[in-house]
Amino acid sequence: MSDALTTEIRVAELPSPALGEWGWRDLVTLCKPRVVLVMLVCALVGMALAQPVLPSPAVVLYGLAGIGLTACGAAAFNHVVDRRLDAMMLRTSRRPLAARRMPGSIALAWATLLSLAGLALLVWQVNALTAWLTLGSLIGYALVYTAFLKHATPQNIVIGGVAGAAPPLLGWTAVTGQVGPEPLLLVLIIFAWTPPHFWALALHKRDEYARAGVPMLPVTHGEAFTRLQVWLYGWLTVAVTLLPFAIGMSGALYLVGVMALNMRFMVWNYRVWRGQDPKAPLAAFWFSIRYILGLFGVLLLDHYAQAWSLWMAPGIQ
Ligand code: HEM
Ligand SMILES: CC(C)=CCC/C(C)=C/CC/C(C)=C/COP(=O)(O)OP(=O)(O)O
Repeated sequence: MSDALTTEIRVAELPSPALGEWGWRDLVTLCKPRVVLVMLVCALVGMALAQPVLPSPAVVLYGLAGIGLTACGAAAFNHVVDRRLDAMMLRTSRRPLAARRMPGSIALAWATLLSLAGLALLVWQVNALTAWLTLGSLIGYALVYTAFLKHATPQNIVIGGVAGAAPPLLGWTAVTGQVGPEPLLLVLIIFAWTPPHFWALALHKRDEYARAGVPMLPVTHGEAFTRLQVWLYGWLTVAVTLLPFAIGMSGALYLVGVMALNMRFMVWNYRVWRGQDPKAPLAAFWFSIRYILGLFGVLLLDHYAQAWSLWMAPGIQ
């Protein structure tokens, strides 16, 4: 019997409620709410950076609701597509579909409803460009990454990372109706950050991915190679995080803040690379989330600090 099958049977043997015994909490779980929340922070910062003055409350409200609902829909589609795979891995086996609490048809209807509501809100209250780009992220994550790339190549999360990296661009276009170099730079930061973020977790969960037959990098290329990639992509992340200062988009406050974050980020990535502390990959994964939140927080602080000093400058009111 294959290892993957053994795992599936072991999970299936866990006591689980009968199909149909799902509740509203399961509908929330399908949305991956914590991931979506961090994405919304990134989208909000994209909105704020798009202009020196505060964005209109209506754009912020409708924009975040539209992007958030669609991202929730994308996450719910991911649960539907991945339900058999999720059942094979301990980390994901308690999810509503994997644990067979909820019928797939309900989750599919929920995913469709959320996505349509989000996209409709963007078309109706924000702008068509933001709706199209958000639809692109939805397809990129729910279909291209989940249904295809995840099973096809260890570069799955690098390519799929483009979809997850989109929120600051979506926030920016919600306010301006245009794509620009600045929001693309913010996308590049999340894009470069995704491999250290995910491969740190994949190192910790290597055996689960191997048993489930998912070609994640530590499974296909080994742990030492993946640890090196975390270190190298860490440096790439550091390099691209300096670009907002280099092109004059952000100021000294950002530079100081991001240097402090980068130092801690690289300490964790170094520990992952050296491979001597078995707890380092999981700790590095959790730090990566604080890092990306901190980075977008510092971008926001710096932006309003700059805007404030402009307003305060004599002769400019
Ligand atoms: C393709 C790109 C990405 C991949 C493959 C990925 C992968 C993962 C995985 C496997 C988890 C663990 C989830 C769990 O245990 O339920 C996770 C957690 C998380 N990710 Fe990512 N991620 C990606 C992009 C992002 C982005 C763009 C953000 C935010 C900007 C993000 C924020 C988070 C957060 C906040 C968590 C913690 C969730 C929790 O506390 O349950 N991720 N990520
Ligand atoms: C419209 C828009 C902005 C869409 C964004 C879509 C979105 C919610 C991306 C989340 C990224 C993520 C958690 C990937 C992990 O997927 P995984 O399936 O490899 O992880 P899992 O094993 O925990 O399910």
